[in-house]
Amino acid sequence: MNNPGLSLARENAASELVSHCRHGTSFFASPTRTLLAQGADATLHAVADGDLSARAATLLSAVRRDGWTSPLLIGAVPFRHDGRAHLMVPSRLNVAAAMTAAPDRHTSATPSARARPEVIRMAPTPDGYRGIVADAVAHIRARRMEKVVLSRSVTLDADIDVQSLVARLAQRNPTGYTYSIDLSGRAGEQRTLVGASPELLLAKNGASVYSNPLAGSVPRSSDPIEDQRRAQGLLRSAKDLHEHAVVADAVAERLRPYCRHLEVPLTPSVVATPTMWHLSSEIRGQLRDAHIPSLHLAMALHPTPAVCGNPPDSARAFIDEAEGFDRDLFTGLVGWCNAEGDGEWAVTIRCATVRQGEVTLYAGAGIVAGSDPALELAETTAKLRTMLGAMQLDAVLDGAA
Ligand SMILES: C=C(O[C@@H]1C=C(C(=O)O)C=C[C@H]1O)C(=O)O
Repeated sequence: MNNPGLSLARENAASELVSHCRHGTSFFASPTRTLLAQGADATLHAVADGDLSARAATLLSAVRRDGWTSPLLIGAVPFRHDGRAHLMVPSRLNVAAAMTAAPDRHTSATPSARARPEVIRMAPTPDGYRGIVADAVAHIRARRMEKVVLSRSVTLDADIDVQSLVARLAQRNPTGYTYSIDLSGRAGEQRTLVGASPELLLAKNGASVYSNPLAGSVPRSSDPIEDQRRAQGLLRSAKDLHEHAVVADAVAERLRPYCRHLEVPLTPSVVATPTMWHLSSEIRGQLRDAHIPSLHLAMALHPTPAVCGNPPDSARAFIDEAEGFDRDLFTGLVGWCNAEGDGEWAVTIRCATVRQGEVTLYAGAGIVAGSDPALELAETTAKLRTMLGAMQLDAVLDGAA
């Protein structure tokens, strides 16, 4: 038996899948495919440690023995290795081709939020964030670490419609990874993790692996000349090139033992999202063992210094002490894998957790010796605009951060 509800790629079917997104479903759109998952035949809420991939493989082969020829696991893995993953084998799975940027009839839905939602919590506050960045810079200059990624969360009392939000994110970010993961049962309430990540932790197809770390960022400008000036400035910024090299080097070093061939660009290129410019490295390899699961490789990379820092233990300890909120799934990984070990895992950034009457958004920025606290705060605010814009709440932080 094939997965019930599995339909093969069909032109324009992707936007149809988006129209079925809501609390209780999970969705993942990548540059190669669009997935819509409904129900859960099996769940894996195990600790996100070194055994997670083996547990996932055991679950997938058990489901296969039950008669599914091509089962798939979809969901999210937290930032911390002692946090719990939220992965599931869906009872219905629909697959379509990649989304296109074409106008989507489903995005003209009514505004996704109440007219005037308010900020009900910021952790840390904008002042607090500048303070922890300044502390981190002092630690880095004292050579106690090289880089740390510091983030903040903003909670609004908004009632967000998941379907409209996912539709706008997918339409605005066609080259990225748009996701919506049903977290029901996690805290006994209906909760959905929704986001549009520009960053690929790892994709595996047979013996080929691909990783696309991003680090070193600057907000876009609405003035095209200024926008180009910022992109060119980023490519020449010694501080950002260093911030990026720490990440690209770590990804290459952790992937190399698994590969018989690995291509790492000598210098990064620049990529754009609707809100940000990022330095980007496209790292491609051929695996020694084509059967090694994508989740195993992704967990070997996670967390990269794009979301944690270097050395990892010092950075993690600083984050635990300084940020003052639980990142949970933010800065973890989100995606899918199948019983053959293929899969796509994006970095869980540019995201929010949506529940009835409340939404929490997250954003972080890499801190190195040359970081300026005010600019890092501005960078996190610009990153928050990916979600705020898609919620049609662009102005909610004006005057607040
Ligand atoms: C942590 C985030 O982004 C990460 C940090 C970046 C940076 O510091 O330049 C860039 C991309 C991501 O790897 C986020 O968007 O919240």
